Amino acid sequence: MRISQVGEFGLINLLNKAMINSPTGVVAGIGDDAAVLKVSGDQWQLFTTDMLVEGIHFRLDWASYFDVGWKALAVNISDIAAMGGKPTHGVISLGIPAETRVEDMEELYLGLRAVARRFGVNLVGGDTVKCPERLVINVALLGEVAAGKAILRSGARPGDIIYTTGTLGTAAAGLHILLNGGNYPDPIKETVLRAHLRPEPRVQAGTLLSSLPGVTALDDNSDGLAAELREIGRASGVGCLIWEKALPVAAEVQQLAALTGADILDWVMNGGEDFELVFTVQPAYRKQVEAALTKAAVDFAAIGVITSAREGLIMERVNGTREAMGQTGYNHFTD
Ligand SMILES: Nc1ncnc2c1ncn2[C@@H]1O[C@H](COP(=O)(O)OP(=O)(O)O)[C@@H](O)[C@H]1O
Ligand SMILES: Cc1ncc(C[n+]2csc(CCOP(=O)(O)OP(=O)(O)O)c2C)c(N)n1
Ligand SMILES: [Mg+2]
Repeated sequence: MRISQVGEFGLINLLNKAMINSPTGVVAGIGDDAAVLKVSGDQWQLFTTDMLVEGIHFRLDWASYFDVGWKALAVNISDIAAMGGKPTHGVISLGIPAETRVEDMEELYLGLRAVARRFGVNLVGGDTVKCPERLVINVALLGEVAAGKAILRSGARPGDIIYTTGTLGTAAAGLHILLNGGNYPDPIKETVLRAHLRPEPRVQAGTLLSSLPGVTALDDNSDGLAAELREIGRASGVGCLIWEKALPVAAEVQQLAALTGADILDWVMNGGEDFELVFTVQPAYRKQVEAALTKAAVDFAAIGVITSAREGLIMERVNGTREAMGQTGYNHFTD
């Protein structure tokens, strides 16, 4: 069988067998944004890794080495934020084509250090190997969260309200410009390219959510809203109803879509790499959570409601009709 027949997530499911040999230390293993491990009575450790591959996650003709370093650490920090945790220590592994310039690798480390400084992460090791043709960068990152306070993908229940931080589809709009070229007003280019090249992990929002009551599930949006809702749906055994008219889209993204004729909904649902947090809240705590987010100046929007698993993923369109959500986000091997 070829990997393209099972896709990224089918492959992970097939490989996920007999992985845990000392279960007492593992609160949550494969299946969430980061593993949750018991290290002491009052702190849990979070552990995650994500890899960037030249040609798949970035192109060096449109991203600087600084951008690549920035993104490599930022996407990992986002997975820690998506558990409600704070990032602590990272290791960096590089696969480098032999002809790469030393100065370029130094620039990549300026990008890594800039994100590390911003989020108080220590870079404590790594590995360096030769890699034919393409630059590969992998980060493994530890984080911490108070015991019992990690927010998994599995806690959503019917009736919970679905939220996202920030706006959606911005990074995909940036990728659209990079892939297709074209001349657009500077404010549009700046917003969408920054979202694609220099994502900002939502650590402040994640740690705040983990301190609040009634937050039942949390995920970061790396593969597109449809994919993340599918993951929450599968982990929690629920379905989702999303209100199209409530989806937050930046004005610059709306302008770009109008200029290019691109489908905003496709960017939002399937584009990915927004690294916003998608989360669910019990209705009884809705006011309290919204007030806390507003007080902390975290921008958010209520975008739908959790339903039962048999209803699946449904979108209520602006015209009031309801449709099953079609594509389900980014998948290595099938995209
Ligand atoms: N090769 C692998 N072996 C074991 N676990 C994996 C592998 N690839 C991914 N996973 C796990 O599968 C889950 C889904 O992965 P992924 O979609 O990459 O998560 P994320 O979007 O949070 O980075 C995660 O819990 C991850 O740790
Ligand atoms: C050159 C290039 N082409 C396409 C993309 C779009 N893209 C690549 S990977 C990806 C999804 C996120 O990456 P993944 O490795 O699945 O991250 P994870 O979900 O593990 O955090 C997207 C939208 C890109 N960033 N760069
Ligand atoms: Mg991953």
